[in-house]
Amino acid sequence: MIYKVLKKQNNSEMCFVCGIHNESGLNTSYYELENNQLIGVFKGHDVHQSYPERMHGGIVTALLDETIGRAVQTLDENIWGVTVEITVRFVKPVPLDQVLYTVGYVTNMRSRMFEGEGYVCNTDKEILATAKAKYFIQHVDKIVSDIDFVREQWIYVDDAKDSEVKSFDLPK
Ligand SMILES: CCCCCCCCCCCCCC(=O)SCCNC(=O)CCNC(=O)[C@H](O)C(C)(C)COP(=O)(O)OP(=O)(O)OC[C@H]1O[C@@H](n2cnc3c(N)ncnc32)[C@H](O)[C@@H]1OP(=O)(O)O
Repeated sequence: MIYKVLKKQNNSEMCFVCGIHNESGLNTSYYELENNQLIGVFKGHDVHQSYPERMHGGIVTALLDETIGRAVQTLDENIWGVTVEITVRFVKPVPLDQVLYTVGYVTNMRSRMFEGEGYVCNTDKEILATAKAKYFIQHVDKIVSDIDFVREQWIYVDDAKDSEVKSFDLPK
């Protein structure tokens, strides 16, 4: 089913998954969909490999962790969380050097915790990995206490490629 993109989410400076200045990172771009799901577009490279030609499972886990954690901001952009639990199922090898998608959504929202699910898929919409995760809600100033993270390191990146990203046909 096809869902419209409503907004692009910000990137951080140095996060491994979304940091625009993290040269070893995945440099993922995130887009909020009209059904409150979040889609990330990324490409892994040799620095992210485990066995040759496949992404390391720990990096797939980091990607899913961030995607599900960010999905809460499709509901309220002022909610931030830290991960307390994540379970990943590696369904098929995640290849390098090709555009892939990661999707996350919230399944349970409480006053101090939220839970969500997510997956990684390829452009043929084959599911490569799935995850369930749980987050403890904290004020962003408590998570990052020495700088004003949102003002200083939470950046809207206006990329020419964004105008091509108007909708997504989700596999599930
Ligand atoms: C990522 C950067 C930039 C990009 C941002 C994008 C957006 C974000 C994307 C995010 C993506 C990336 C994000 C990252 O990578 S975040 C990095 C990885 N995670 C962390 O660093 C969290 C480390 N842990 C802590 O700071 C503390 O343990 C917290 C704050 C969580 C609670 O410690 P605190 O001492 O204050 O509270 P409490 O002990 O009274 O517990 C309170 C409740 O919590 C339950 N509980 C506690 N621990 C666990 C546990 N391990 N499993 C299951 N449950 C747990 C506990 O049972 C209790 O429940 P209840 O008994 O009341 O029912």
